[in-house]
Amino acid sequence: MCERSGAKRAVEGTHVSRNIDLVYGGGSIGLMGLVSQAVHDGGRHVIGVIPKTLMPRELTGETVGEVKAVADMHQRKAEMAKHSDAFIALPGGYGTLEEYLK
Ligand SMILES: C/C(=C\CNc1ncnc2c1ncn2[C@@H]1O[C@H](COP(=O)(O)O)[C@@H](O)[C@H]1O)CO
Repeated sequence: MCERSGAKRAVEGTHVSRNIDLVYGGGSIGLMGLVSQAVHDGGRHVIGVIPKTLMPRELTGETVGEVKAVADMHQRKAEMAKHSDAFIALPGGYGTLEEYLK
């Protein structure tokens, strides 16, 4: 199973089957886009929190759910924490690691 279909199955098995909503980084590309689409398609509420500077790079086409544009990464993390009960990190690079450790 590839990383993308594995991540999609994982969120379907957690968020959708257990009625858990999603708060995420707001992008529509890569794993962020795949996961948010899968949770949204499964009928759960999706909130994406994205800094305005990242919007041109990480948002393409139609967005899913509620999009909250924030000023910077500090505000993104604070806003995500405000709306969340728990965090999971999917495979990524240094950006993912930095955000997870915060
Ligand atoms: C804002 C600009 C450059 C700075 N780029 C980023 N700054 C902070 N966070 C970023 C940037 N690009 C992507 N991200 C976030 O990191 C996560 C993914 O990183 P990974 O290394 O691929 O794991 C994800 O949350 C991104 O939103 C110039 O415009």
